[in-house]
Amino acid sequence: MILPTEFKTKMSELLEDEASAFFNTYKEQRTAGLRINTLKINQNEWEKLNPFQTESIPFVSNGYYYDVNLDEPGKHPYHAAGLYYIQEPSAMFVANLLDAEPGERVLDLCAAPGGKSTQIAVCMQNEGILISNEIFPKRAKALAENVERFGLKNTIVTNESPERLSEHFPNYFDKILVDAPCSGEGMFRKEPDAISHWSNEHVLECRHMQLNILEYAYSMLKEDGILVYSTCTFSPEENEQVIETFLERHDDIELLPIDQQFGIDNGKPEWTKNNLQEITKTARLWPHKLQGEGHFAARLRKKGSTQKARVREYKYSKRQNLKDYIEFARTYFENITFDNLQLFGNVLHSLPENCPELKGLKVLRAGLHLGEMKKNRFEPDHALALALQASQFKQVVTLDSKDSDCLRYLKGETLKGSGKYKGWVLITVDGFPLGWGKESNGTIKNSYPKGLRIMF
Ligand SMILES: C[S@@+](CC[C@H](N)C(=O)[O-])C[C@H]1O[C@@H](n2cnc3c(N)ncnc32)[C@H](O)[C@@H]1O
Repeated sequence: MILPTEFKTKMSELLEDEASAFFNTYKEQRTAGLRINTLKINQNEWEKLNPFQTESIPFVSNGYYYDVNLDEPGKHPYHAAGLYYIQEPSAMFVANLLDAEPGERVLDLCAAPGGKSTQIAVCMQNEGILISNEIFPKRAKALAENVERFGLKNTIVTNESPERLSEHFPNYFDKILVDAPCSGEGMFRKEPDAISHWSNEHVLECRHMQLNILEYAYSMLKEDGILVYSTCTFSPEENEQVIETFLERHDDIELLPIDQQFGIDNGKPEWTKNNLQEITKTARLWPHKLQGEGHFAARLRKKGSTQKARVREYKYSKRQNLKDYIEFARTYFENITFDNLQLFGNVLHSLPENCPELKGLKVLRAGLHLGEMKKNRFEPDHALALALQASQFKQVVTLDSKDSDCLRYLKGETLKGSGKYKGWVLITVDGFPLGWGKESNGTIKNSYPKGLRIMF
């Protein structure tokens, strides 16, 4: 791996006698991890089912290292069923610093592809409101797919700039994560392309952008709200110095300590402009000190009094014809109901409790996308399949993850039915929902979304 000369010189000067240990990590294989979705499977169940060779990640519960030479968890049907998220191990450290709780209002401002949002939503147990935002439309689409795969019901995926979002949600959120776009120095082993984009100028451009994004986040945070800032880069300009400048700009912001165990290091006062001692409260994850690619994180609180948020709640339309959905639910659901139903065009959603007004925002997904009202019938959405448990649907087809039928389903092929069902069937892998099929006369027509089908 050929690293930029300027980067090497800079890191050598910064790290002094640690530099050789740091550079040696570039000769080693990258670390890879997966984090299980405890909304769908608990740790004990996972340990019985786990088909991969994994080891627990010490600094995050529910996170596991896997070996990229042995396993490809991204291609396993359990991935399609949303049982886990593939995420770089040190990135898993950040979202838990928010301590997001059920019922809170949380914003993940730079969210795609969704690693940290899916983690936050799990902490929230699907209750409260998580706005998961991404500025670039293509990336926002990938984010929405991951939110759907994880079976999330309380998440609103938006495709907005931080500026526009801040106009809509002043002083609204209990917690905000800014996992900022950065120069990506911690990505060099995972995505060697990041090396070619690196330059000192780019580091400074990123710093400028990060400070801007933080200002918008500040204006959306309510009094006593928690803000977590993180990057996957090493440069002090984007880490310690961003926090230093942000603290200088806002005397109502305080830095909170982060527990530094398992080889997690602290931010460096000597890397700030004014030798800011309290920057030791921030955390640095280094590839030569723990198994992970590297991250920086800071935890902040807004002490100052802000005006009360004046975001209105969503107004439900009273005149909705839900007859076909009600019939579908009566025919197929078992001990489950969905609340806060709202039609947007023909598409039926179950919005999160106390959903804010969303008018004027680009919304890709508001809560759970239940399905579409067609002429005289309701057609369930893929998201609904992934948000259900097998026991909540009356017609369930169980495929074995090791059986060829499972792969055939994920490729979009027709399956042979048992003959005992008629109409919609919930296809599951080892009991975990994968998607829909429609059975008639012993044949199951495949409804797995075309865009997700396996191509080989
Ligand atoms: C580090 S990534 C986020 C990773 C994500 N939090 C996760 O855990 O999967 C930063 C994100 O910020 C987005 N971004 C880029 N420029 C931005 C801007 N000016 N404002 C807000 N977000 C931006 C990028 O498209 C990218 O998706």
